[in-house]
Amino acid sequence: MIQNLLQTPIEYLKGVGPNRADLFKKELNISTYRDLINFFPNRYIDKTGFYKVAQLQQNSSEVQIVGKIVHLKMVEQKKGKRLVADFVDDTGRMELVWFRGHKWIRENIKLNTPYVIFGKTNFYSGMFSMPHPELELVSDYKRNLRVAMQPVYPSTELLQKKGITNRVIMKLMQEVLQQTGMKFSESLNPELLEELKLLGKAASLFNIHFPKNQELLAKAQFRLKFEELFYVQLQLLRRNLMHKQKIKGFNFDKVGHIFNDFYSNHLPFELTNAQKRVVKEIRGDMGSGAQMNRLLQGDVGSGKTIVALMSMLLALDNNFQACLMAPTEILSIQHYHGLVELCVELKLNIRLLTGSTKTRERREIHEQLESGEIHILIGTHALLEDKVKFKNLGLAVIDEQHRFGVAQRAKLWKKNHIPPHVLVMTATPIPRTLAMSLYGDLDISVIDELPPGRKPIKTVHRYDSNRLKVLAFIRDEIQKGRQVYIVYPLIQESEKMDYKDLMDGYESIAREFPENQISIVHGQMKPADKDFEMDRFVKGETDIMVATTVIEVGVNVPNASVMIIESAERFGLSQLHQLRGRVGRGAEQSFCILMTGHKLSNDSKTRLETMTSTNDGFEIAEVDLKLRGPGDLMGTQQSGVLNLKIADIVKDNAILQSARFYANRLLKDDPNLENEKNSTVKNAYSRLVKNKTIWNYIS
Ligand SMILES: Nc1ncnc2c1ncn2[C@@H]1O[C@H](COP(=O)(O)OP(=O)(O)OP(=O)(O)O)[C@@H](O)[C@H]1O
Repeated sequence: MIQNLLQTPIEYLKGVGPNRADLFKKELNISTYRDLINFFPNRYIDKTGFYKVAQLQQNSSEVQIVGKIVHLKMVEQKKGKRLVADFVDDTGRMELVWFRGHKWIRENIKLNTPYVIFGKTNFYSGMFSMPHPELELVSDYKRNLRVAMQPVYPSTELLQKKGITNRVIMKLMQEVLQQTGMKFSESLNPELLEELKLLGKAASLFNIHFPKNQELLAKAQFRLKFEELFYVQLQLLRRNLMHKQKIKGFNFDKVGHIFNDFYSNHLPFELTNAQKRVVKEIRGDMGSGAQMNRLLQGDVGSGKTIVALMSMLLALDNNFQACLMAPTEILSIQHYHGLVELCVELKLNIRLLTGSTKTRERREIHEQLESGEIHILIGTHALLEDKVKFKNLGLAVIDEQHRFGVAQRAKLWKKNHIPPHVLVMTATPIPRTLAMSLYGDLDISVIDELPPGRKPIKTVHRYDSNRLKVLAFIRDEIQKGRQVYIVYPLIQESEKMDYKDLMDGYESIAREFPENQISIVHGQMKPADKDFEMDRFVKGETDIMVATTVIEVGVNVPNASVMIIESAERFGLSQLHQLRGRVGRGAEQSFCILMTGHKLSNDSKTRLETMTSTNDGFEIAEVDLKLRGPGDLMGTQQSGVLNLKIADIVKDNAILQSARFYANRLLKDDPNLENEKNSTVKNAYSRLVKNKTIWNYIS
């Protein structure tokens, strides 16, 4: 019954009609009764008490007062006309002021009749006034359905203009709640409600709109946030579970001689405990019989490459091929050289395939891949081309997943009759909470430890006015034999200006350092030229690298020890951290200098302070998330998962953890939701899956 009622178009709700229904649809995406009930206030006004005029204070917020209007007059000033009413109660006098709508007020206001007024007060020339108060005759006030805490709904300018005020929405909400008789089905298991002492569904929905008091409001909010996060988690966890049940993977049950030989004889350093743990997790996955889909998070320089290599060796031990895909040519080449060097003694056939691989070589690679002669293929998107066919691809490692979409990941899968194991590596740490919500379908490994002996990078903030000292510092470092990066922002909207800044910067550096070799790399250069310049810097032929953010990810030049970031206030936190990660990769003390002008916004200041106070990528990611909100973080935009209506991933972290815990517990006990005692959750869950939105599950 109520199901049908909830699907009723709101056009049929008393007080709506086709025109308003259109507006609701366009402005708020509300089409049905259900949508309206799911439209939650974003704040509440506490109307539980009344003020007297004599009690008003200069910083009172919104207040409610009972009194009478004794006089109305128009006041004309240069700025325009305003209508002013003298309003009195038994303790004093104040003014009510209207700058618009004079005619209506004049015609409708009743003098010397008790009114309840509500609004914000101002204090000016010794007198309190209230602009555009809400007015209601005391007689009406008593008759109307009263709400102690008045909901305030998010609105738009157009809605306001068309007279759909907050009061109108409140009325409609009361109407729709009345019509449904508040007979909403419970959507969490009774056991869980009892265990967590959660407010029931119907009571929560009522109190989220019309809270009886603060306590009930808090309970309603908690319950609805919990529920929202619970179902997001349930969906992610279940998807993951089903994936494991359904998608068979190659079983790499052998740890063979290639892996063992490398581990015992050719590891260039001892693995950190974090690296060991992660290798073990990956081994476990690849030997489980299900396809691995794992995200490997590790801060810049934490040593992900060796983990990737060892995973690939496991594939080879089991007679499979492996590939590693990187987002840019420079990075692919770097990975290629790095891996070839690590595997020198292993006699493996490792090849590189990028957009600039010559046709002849390309053809040879294609052939050797199909015949199985190539063990490991490294490259860019070129790996995704249809012509690239493996004999038996067992593991695909993808570096820097932000640059590759899910669709591209899927393309790699299709290169086999059974999808290969997939290991996605990212150096952009994502706060755990967010990762949990975003990548519920991926398992997550974290390398949370840097290799020993690293000296933390010293980071300072310097104003442009101190440039001379900074230049002197650069000179000193170069004299010690180190190399220096100088990075300029490049933001699309002002590409031309940025380009000019970069070129000006290059010229002034060239003037300052006439004896030194300088490389320059930016996005408008041809890839071949870029690689040439980059290569000169990598080989140590140039001392200074002037660049835009193209060098952001992955470039490894251990001898570079100074990173200067120009206009640092224009970079986001994760970008600053990535850039800084380009230094501190060798044994020398490294430095990062953030250059800015004197004018800085509060957010910029926070970013700079964060950078100078910590080197920990996860800590930085948390601050970034707080500053920007999850919607803005790279890669999260497309993710419907974050379309949360009431919960907030950052603020409601604790509720998220708890929701995940209970969702996990439920699935462990009853993975297919077959158990009778979970029928409530099952119902809600199937509606959620069918309708693809979390909030369709009220019924
Ligand atoms: N356990 C270890 N002990 C000593 N050095 C290590 C260890 N693991 C890695 N390294 C070295 O640390 C440096 C960084 O490693 P790697 O390039 O794999 O980092 P990464 O995690 O890929 O970082 P980024 O994302 O910044 O490229 C390399 O020079 C590597 O040889």
